[in-house]
Amino acid sequence: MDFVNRSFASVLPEGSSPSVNIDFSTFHLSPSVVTTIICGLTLFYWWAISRAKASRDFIDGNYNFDAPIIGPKNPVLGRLAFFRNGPKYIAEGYAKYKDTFFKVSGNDLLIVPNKYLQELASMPPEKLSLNVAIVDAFQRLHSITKVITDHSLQTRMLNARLTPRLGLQVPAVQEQFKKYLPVELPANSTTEWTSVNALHLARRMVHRGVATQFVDELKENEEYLQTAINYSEHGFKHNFAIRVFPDFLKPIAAQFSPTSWGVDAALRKATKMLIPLIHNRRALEKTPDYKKPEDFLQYLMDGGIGEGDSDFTTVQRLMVTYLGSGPSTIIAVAQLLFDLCVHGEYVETLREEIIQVLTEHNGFTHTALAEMKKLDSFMRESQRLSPPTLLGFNAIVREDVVLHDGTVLPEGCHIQMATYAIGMDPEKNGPNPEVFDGMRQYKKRQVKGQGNIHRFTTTADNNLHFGHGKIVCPGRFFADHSMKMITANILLRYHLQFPGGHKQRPANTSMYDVLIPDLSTCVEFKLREDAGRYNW
Ligand code: HEM
Repeated sequence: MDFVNRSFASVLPEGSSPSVNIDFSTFHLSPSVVTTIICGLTLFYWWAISRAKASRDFIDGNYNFDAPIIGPKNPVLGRLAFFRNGPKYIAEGYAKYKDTFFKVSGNDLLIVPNKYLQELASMPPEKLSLNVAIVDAFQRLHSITKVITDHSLQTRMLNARLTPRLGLQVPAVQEQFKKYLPVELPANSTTEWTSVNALHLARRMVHRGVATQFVDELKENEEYLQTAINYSEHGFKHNFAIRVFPDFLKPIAAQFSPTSWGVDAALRKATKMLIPLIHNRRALEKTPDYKKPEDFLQYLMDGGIGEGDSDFTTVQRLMVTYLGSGPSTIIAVAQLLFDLCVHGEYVETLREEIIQVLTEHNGFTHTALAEMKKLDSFMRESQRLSPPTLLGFNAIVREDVVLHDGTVLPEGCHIQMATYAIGMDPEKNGPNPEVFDGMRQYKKRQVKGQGNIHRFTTTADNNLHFGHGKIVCPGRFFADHSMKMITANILLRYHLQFPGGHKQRPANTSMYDVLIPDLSTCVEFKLREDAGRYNW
């Protein structure tokens, strides 16, 4: 027991001694205490499991569909192996079975061939649901999953209110970017390089843009920015942390995971900041000449009236949307910065286009962003080669689905498609798919009649990184705006390179099918001599 006392002592100030000395060698538990502890743990376990089952669909349909499993077949070993080597198993499955079905992560995921895309993409959520898959991914984290249902208000408001009005937001977002880019990217010298962590820069800029469009009053509030970052990053990690556990342990693991405490704490903090603000807006609505803010919070407040939403539910809906808008866009911006460093030969071409378009449109506008076709193509190539996930088109089959050739996907199947492998398949994306061709899509858009397809936001059977049809990201136009504005502002004002000018892209790490860019990679920036010339 010596080491117990030593470890107590090690946290005390030097020279002091522990005031309580516990002699563990004489520490005995009576049989009645042991029985009480076992009963307590059993009751707690029963409560945790039944609580979860009462509120979630149980997903086990893949066991009823016969397809080869790539990797270990045992559920726990399969999941662990997929956690460590996801890219390897997906590549192997696609190489062997791209036109049929295969499973990865034991029986967890059924990978469906691309030939069924169109019929699956048009199915209603009552048959094939993205939301049930998302709820499953956040395993029993009710502060997140409570407001995620098919036809969720937040998704409808993204589609119906925020996306059509994205153009209205552009000047306000640009004002923030112009003001804060020099703060987040303090490279003031035209001769010396300044090194900045790429992911940190991406995180700060993405969240500034999101906050401007989500809650006007808090767009410059540092505490709010940090709360939104904490919420989305704990939520993102929670998904990974819980996935590896055997199903029967997930409810307990989820209750005790620091990631779920992090989400709950951030939600409590956001609630404190947002509820008074919502009350204030409602009071102002009663005054004459009040003009409601054009932001996502307002859309959720207005839409929530018909849903009978409480103010707290409105806050939950707002915060849950950060899970979509935060991590994937941050990762995409970091990957873009890396690609600009590796493929520096595109920088001047992209910059020329940006300057030409902004000159024509007198600054940043919705149309100007749509006209940045070379940047659009570069972004899509960056996403094709470094997507956030190697799988997509994530959905749960809610009632038996009979496919055109008679194949039946049983109720409860969890399906995905091998989106990265599809993007890298020469049959789908043309020759040399492994080569980064920043103008690949731009060239395709020059073909008569194809000017409006092959865009970053256009999903197709060879471009599934935002999903497709009804299984699709409603925030992709928002992401398109954010990414173009951040990149354009950086290219207008700074030179960039990897430290020392090397051209080696840092290797991504993977967890399951998720690709994470190297968190520590820095990019060096230097102020351009002509940075002051363009005042948009
Ligand atoms: C580059 C950035 C982004 C990527 C790669 C991305 C990707 C995706 C994907 C793949 C899905 C699910 C569809 C599937 O599994 O195939 C999805 C869903 C979703 N995304 Fe995004 N997304 C991005 C940015 C955003 C932004 C900026 C927002 C919000 C402003 C957003 C909001 C959502 C929401 C709410 C869902 C769930 C849709 C539903 O409930 O029906 N995403 N996203």
